[in-house]
Amino acid sequence: MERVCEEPPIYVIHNFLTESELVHLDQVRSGKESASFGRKSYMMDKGGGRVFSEHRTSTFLSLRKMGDGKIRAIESRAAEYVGLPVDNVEPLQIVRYKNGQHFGLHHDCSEVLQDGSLALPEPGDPVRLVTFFVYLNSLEDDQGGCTSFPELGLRVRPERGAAVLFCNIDAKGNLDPRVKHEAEPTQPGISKFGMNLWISSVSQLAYTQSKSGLRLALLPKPGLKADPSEPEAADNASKSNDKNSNGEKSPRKRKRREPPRGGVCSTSGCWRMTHGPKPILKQLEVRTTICNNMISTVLLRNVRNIAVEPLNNNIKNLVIMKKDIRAS
Ligand SMILES: O=C(O)CCC(=O)C(=O)O
Ligand SMILES: [Fe+2]
Repeated sequence: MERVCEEPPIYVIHNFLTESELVHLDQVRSGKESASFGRKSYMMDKGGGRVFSEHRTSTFLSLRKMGDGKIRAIESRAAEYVGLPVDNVEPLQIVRYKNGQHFGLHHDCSEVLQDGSLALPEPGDPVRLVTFFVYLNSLEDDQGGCTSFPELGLRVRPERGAAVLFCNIDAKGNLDPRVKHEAEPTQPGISKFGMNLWISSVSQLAYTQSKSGLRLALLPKPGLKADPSEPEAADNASKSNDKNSNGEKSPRKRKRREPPRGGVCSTSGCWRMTHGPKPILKQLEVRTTICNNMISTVLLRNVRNIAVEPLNNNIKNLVIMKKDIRAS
């Protein structure tokens, strides 16, 4: 792990991914290279039509959260690096640049205004606290595709398996404009593959933020358990003892849980909030059932409280890591 910027702290973690994870991600992306890799950033015009972004011309592909063992391992490793819960890792996003595509200057959790400052987030909106941008292939100096932080005079060259790590908020919990960055265009004929791993201030298992339902599709598969001590285990135990007086198994009646206030019960068994995260944050406690089995109680008092506490710890952790590295 190399600290490539003192203030704000930015790190490059060489070999963040193992060789077998890289091969796995190569397979995932090459299986999807045709149609489904084609997602582009766009805005809606007044007539409801899509206007594709000139600012971000690359395409991307989102992977289901906890989709398989290797993806889970990557999510957990990143969360452990910064001391945040793995549930807060957003679904991984693979990005592809080809034929000179680029992603202009931006900040990962807010809009950059004309004067270079950042739009203030709505109180209560989820915040992308931490970014790991992982490179899936290496590029030479003359091939373009570096990640550049113009305010910091920093350029990171893609190195297969390495991740660049930075916090999008400062130690006080404010958005940090210094970490605005861009993906420089790749040279003609050169492709670049990368992966965004963002850690949010809110659990991704608790609710979905998207109106399009995309996130819902990216939640873990029903029945997939994060932790064997989750209630499902107890549930299964009681299932096997669920016999009638003749010792035969009685048909199980599925209990239907009530969705939380403001939520609807979707066909996949997840509770989806109909009104986005803001009103939920006004509630002191939101109890959400995920994929029938996983129950998570989320205390959403104030995003700042949630965000800043662990982040301060992270910064301490990062400093500790740095000392360890120096000592070794
Ligand atoms: O491709 C890169 O180097 C950075 C991409 C990026 O910043 C993003 O996708 O948010
Ligand atoms: Fe970014």
